[in-house]
Amino acid sequence: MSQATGTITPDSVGHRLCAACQSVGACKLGLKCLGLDDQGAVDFDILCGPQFEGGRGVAHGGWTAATLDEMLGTVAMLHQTLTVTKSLTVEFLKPVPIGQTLKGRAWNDHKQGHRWHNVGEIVLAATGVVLGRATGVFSQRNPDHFDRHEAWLKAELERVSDQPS
Ligand SMILES: CCCCCCCC/C=C\CCCCCCCC(=O)SCCNC(=O)CCNC(=O)[C@H](O)C(C)(C)COP(=O)(O)OP(=O)(O)OC[C@H]1O[C@@H](n2cnc3c(N)ncnc32)[C@H](O)[C@@H]1OP(=O)(O)O
Repeated sequence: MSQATGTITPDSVGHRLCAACQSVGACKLGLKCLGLDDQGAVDFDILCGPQFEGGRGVAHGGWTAATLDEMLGTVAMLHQTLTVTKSLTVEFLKPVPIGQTLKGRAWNDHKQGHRWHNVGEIVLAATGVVLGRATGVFSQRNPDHFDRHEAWLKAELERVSDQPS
């Protein structure tokens, strides 16, 4: 059930920007996808900007989780497959510094039916120490996933509005 992942043209390494970043032309989280390496893992250059500062000088945990979600979610995409996150488990191993060059790597550990079990890590580029790690299950979807969502949402909201108040 391999399929295209949308209408947006992928960049030279096969990565697509999420809907919210297409108008800017760059990932607002600060990721740059470098593509697949010779082991089938996806590499990233990453920088956490000051807009994501949580504690003094360090990233908000939501940035770390979102960044790992993006990294793990890119794995199937670079294999021409649309997946969405079913679950994500994040380990916040060390504070992530703002404005320091980081590296990311994500890969598929195994597949179980239509579910991709992916893994990824964020490291401090200067030393290679691992700052954050995630495992996640990504469910393969048909291209009509977002159309189905719109139809489901419409029906769901109509169901409530039909009820007498
Ligand atoms: C942002 C998406 C990226 C898309 C790519 C676009 C272009 C490029 C962009 C960017 C590149 C970088 C890469 C992005 C990385 C980020 C990844 C994310 O953060 S994804 C967002 C967070 N995750 C969700 O929103 C999932 C929400 N949950 C679900 O949709 C389901 O729970 C799901 C698919 C995870 C279930 O997985 P199951 O493996 O159990 O699949 P089954 O058994 O087929 O589905 C179970 C039930 O889920 C519902 N469901 C599934 N799809 C649905 C839909 N489209 N609308 C409504 N309900 C749906 C239905 O009730 C369905 O049952 P019935 O198929 O009806 O029998």
